[in-house]
Amino acid sequence: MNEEQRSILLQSSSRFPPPKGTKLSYGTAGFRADASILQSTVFRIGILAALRSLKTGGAVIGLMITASHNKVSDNGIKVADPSGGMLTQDWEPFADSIANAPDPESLVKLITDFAKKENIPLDGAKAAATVLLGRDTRPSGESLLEAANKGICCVVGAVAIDMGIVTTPELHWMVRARNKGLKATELHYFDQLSTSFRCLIDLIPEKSRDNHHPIGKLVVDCSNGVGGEKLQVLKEKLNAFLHLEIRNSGNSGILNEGVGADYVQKEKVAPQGFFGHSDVGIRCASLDGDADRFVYFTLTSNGDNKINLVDGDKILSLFALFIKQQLSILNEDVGVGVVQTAYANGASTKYLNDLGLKVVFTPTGVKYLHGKAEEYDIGIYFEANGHGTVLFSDHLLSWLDGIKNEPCSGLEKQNAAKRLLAVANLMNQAVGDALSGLLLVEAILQHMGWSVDKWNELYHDLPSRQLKVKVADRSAVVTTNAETSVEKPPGLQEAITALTAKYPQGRCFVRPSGTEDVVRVYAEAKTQEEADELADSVAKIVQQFLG
Ligand SMILES: CC(=O)N[C@H]1[C@@H](OP(=O)(O)O)O[C@H](CO)[C@@H](O)[C@@H]1O
Ligand SMILES: [Mg+2]
Repeated sequence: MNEEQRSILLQSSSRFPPPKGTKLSYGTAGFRADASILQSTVFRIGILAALRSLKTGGAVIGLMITASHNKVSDNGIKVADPSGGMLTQDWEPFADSIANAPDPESLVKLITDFAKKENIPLDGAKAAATVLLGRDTRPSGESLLEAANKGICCVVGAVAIDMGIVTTPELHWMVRARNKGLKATELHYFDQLSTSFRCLIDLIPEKSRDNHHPIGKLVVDCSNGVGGEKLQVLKEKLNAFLHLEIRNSGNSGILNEGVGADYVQKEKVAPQGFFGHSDVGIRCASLDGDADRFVYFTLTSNGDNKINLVDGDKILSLFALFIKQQLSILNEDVGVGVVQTAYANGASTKYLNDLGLKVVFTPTGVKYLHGKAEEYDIGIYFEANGHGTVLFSDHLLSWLDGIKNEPCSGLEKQNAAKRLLAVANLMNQAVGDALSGLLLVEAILQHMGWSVDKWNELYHDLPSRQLKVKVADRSAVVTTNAETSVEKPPGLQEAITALTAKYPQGRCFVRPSGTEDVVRVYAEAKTQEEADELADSVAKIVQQFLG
């Protein structure tokens, strides 16, 4: 590092002192904390993003200021790699160490050492780095974005481009598109989504179109977040094809407070603004605060807020079924892989296996699921909480393109190929995206002529229960086999296995959370009472082992 670069880094970072007495860590989905203590972290991750761009030969990197479903006073920062996916895991320890460096001198030393080790050109000579910045609607976003901007500009040759208020998946999409030399503005994003949705609607066979009843309106809870404003754009573009009603759009109401996909999925109740008397039976969906997750639901009866939840597992199952149908028209053996985590309801895994699909499991966190899904020609991944997407290999896309353009294939095959190509265009190839996922659900329901209830009948969830256990040190729990089995402390797994064996269709696992200071317990059984009982008794065992 030359003297000029060194002195810029020292001077600027002295204006962003780290919070005292707080240890921050990159975690499963970037840094998250109360927004008031994040200025220095965000500034430093700005530097990291510029270094990542230099390291990858000037590729565009993304920085998203969001804390997703957390409360409005929190905020956070995530990094998108050149592919549009999450920051490579090799760089997470560096992110942790610079976030916690106590003073400018030690920060600059960490940067110097890392740049040397990674061979990052920090002499400013011909260096060029680009970082796209985005933020959600949190009030703290603007000043944190400015801090990130300052961090980026500390690296000689780096420029920041502010994309303004965007959803997390929009920013990831833009990073991917820019690095592929494709059109990459927000306008292009909306065009791509609405065009591919319309294409799927146009391809609904005439015959089945006649038999179908109109499937009615969709009411979307936007968590009082960024999704509200963005969904409005799609609503205007797709008015003729989709009857959308937007609620909790953020004009009044507080972000994530009693609203949003996380609340609805975890509490299994309707969000605020939905009423047992007028909304019963209507198809509803909820987005989370940064619009990268979604779930569906219907209100069950008058006067209360109980719901039938249609979660990420069922969204995955609907997508898998549709894709499988198109592939059977094409009559070709295509490698389809379905990726779930241990939190997937056992009934969904059974359903997918019965469809003849290969189901694999990874640890919790999109960075693991996405990586696995990329190994297939078509990789479909979803977490039970509604975060996921469908990935297509380049090889498969060009094969489909060939069929689409070849009249000898026959109209039916050409149409099936067109549908799959439209799915690939609609579904965000960088990361899970609530807006594109929602449109695919709607297109498939119209294609099938299905109501949300009919969809929900694909299989019946096994009763399940999730609990959190506070322990002295959650890192004492070490798991293996995609988190389904405990290696340490010794004896814990044997105790869990013995308890689980007492329940018909019982399944239970524990793992340390990557975002909260708890050990999570998940249990499934034949009845709700048994699932509750199993989860309770395993939680007690965890307490005994870990104090
Ligand atoms: C059971 C559960 O919902 N876990 C969530 C949660 O991770 P934990 O490591 O379980 O705290 O936050 C992750 C990041 O948002 C998300 O990917 C994951 O699905
Ligand atoms: Mg989110």
